[in-house]
Amino acid sequence: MCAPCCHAPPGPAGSHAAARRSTGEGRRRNYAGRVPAPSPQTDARWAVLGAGGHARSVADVLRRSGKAVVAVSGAPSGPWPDDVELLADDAQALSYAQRHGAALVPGIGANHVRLRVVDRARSHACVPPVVATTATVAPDAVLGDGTVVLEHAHVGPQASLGRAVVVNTAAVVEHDVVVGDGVHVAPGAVVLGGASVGDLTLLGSGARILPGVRVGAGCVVAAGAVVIRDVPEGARVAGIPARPIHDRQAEQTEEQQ
Ligand SMILES: CC(=O)SCCNC(=O)CCNC(=O)[C@H](O)C(C)(C)COP(=O)(O)OP(=O)(O)OC[C@H]1O[C@@H](n2cnc3c(N)ncnc32)[C@H](O)[C@@H]1OP(=O)(O)O
Repeated sequence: MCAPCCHAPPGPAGSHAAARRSTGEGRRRNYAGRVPAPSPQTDARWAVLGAGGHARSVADVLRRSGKAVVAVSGAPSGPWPDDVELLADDAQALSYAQRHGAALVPGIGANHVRLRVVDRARSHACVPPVVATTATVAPDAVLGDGTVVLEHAHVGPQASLGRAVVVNTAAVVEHDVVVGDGVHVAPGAVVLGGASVGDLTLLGSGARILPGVRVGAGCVVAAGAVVIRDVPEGARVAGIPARPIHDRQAEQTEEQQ
């Protein structure tokens, strides 16, 4: 058992948001003991899954709260301090965490990869949520395994966030919002009261989701968009108010087939 969290084994993988909506149990199961208390963790050892730009931001969050980053995994996008062990891949990070009793935290930008890696890691080691010291999280908010709340972000009362979510720098997830697994709320994006965001969706930097609006799973909301009505699963929207945009890459692939 590792120092930073947790007593219970990880719960079954699946849609956190769906679990919460259907039973209300996801809230309690994910919350119990999982939000890191600041002091007991300061001596813990942490390995970051990933070694690129997002991993650096996550490592900064850990260091600023007094935690030791002992290892990162994957191809580094630049230099890491000498006392950080560079592990070849995520598999090595998982066995490193087991051997050294380190907690794991995802530092991977791509939503689907981050969620997959977190779900794999949960059966090997602790993957608790991480909250920056400058961020605020309401005591009754729920954060799933591997969710990271970065500097100056805010998560409001009764908000429920799934696994492997990123609430990036200065982003806001307001009260009663439900955020699925593997979602990225990019820097400065705001999800207003009672809205919901489906699994694996990217909310681009500075996007605004108005109160009660439902954004489906697998969506892309462009930077700066203002979403005033529900967005169906898999849609890409941009602008004020947000409207569907073309997915040129997907269209080109279809044309080539
Ligand atoms: C710490 C960090 O850095 S975290 C990083 C988080 N990342 C972000 O916030 C970036 C979010 N990404 C975006 O906003 C991108 O523009 C995307 C993903 C929405 C679209 O990117 P692409 O797939 O490359 O689309 P492309 O650039 O071809 O644009 C498609 C159409 O949408 C429009 N569009 C793209 N982005 C926007 C936007 N932010 N606002 C308004 N319109 C936009 C384009 O003008 C284009 O319109 P057209 O078909 O009329 O010419």
